[in-house]
Amino acid sequence: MSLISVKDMTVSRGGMPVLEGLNFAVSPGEILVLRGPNGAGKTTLLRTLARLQPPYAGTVEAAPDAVAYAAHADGLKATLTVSENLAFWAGVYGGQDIAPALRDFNLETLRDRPAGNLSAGQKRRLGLARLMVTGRPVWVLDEPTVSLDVASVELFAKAVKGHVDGGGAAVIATHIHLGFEETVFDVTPYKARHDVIRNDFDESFL
Ligand SMILES: Nc1ncnc2c1ncn2[C@@H]1O[C@H](COP(=O)(O)OP(=O)(O)OP(=O)(O)O)[C@@H](O)[C@H]1O
Repeated sequence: MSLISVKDMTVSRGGMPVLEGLNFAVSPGEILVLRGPNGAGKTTLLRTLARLQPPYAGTVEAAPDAVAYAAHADGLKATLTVSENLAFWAGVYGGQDIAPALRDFNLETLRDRPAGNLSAGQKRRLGLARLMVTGRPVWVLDEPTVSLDVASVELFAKAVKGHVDGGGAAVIATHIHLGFEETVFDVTPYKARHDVIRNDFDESFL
């Protein structure tokens, strides 16, 4: 039984199909890594999986509230401390313990620091720690390692591994190798034909 699956799905940006003919499922314990060049449509696909936008065609199936999404923006409250931010999100998602998230993302010594005063990498660690307090099974992550140093990338990889070993799953767009066992899904061949037609269009006829 998969945690999230897509069938014959087309995803769009600004009303224009970007990727089409998508069929895949992600099961408990699985990490799906999206690859593809800049602009290929990875963010668009992730946003659709997270239900921030509807599919252009086809379906995405997941249990209600299955997905926790972490995008480029970390979504932190600048005036709240690190632990207050985590407690806030824990409250929103149903009261998970924040201690494991503080520990696993090396945030214990920063717990009383306002989030606005953190470095870029520290903010990113906090943004990712937030995933742990959601209690949601499917982590959908867009370039999660941006701003992270080598040690923090390792912390992150360990947290993802712990999450999927506990029966969760993850879909991650990343250009770097994270060092865990993963299923790689290259979106390049799924580029919507619509775009090809547009790119071939001879503008001299305009
Ligand atoms: N608001 C918009 N309206 C129309 N097209 C858009 C809009 N925003 C982005 N696009 C286009 O949609 C396509 C897919 O973008 P997307 O951000 O999903 O790619 P990506 O694979 O995540 O790229 P990257 O690796 O650079 O993050 C790109 O060609 C982009 O230029």
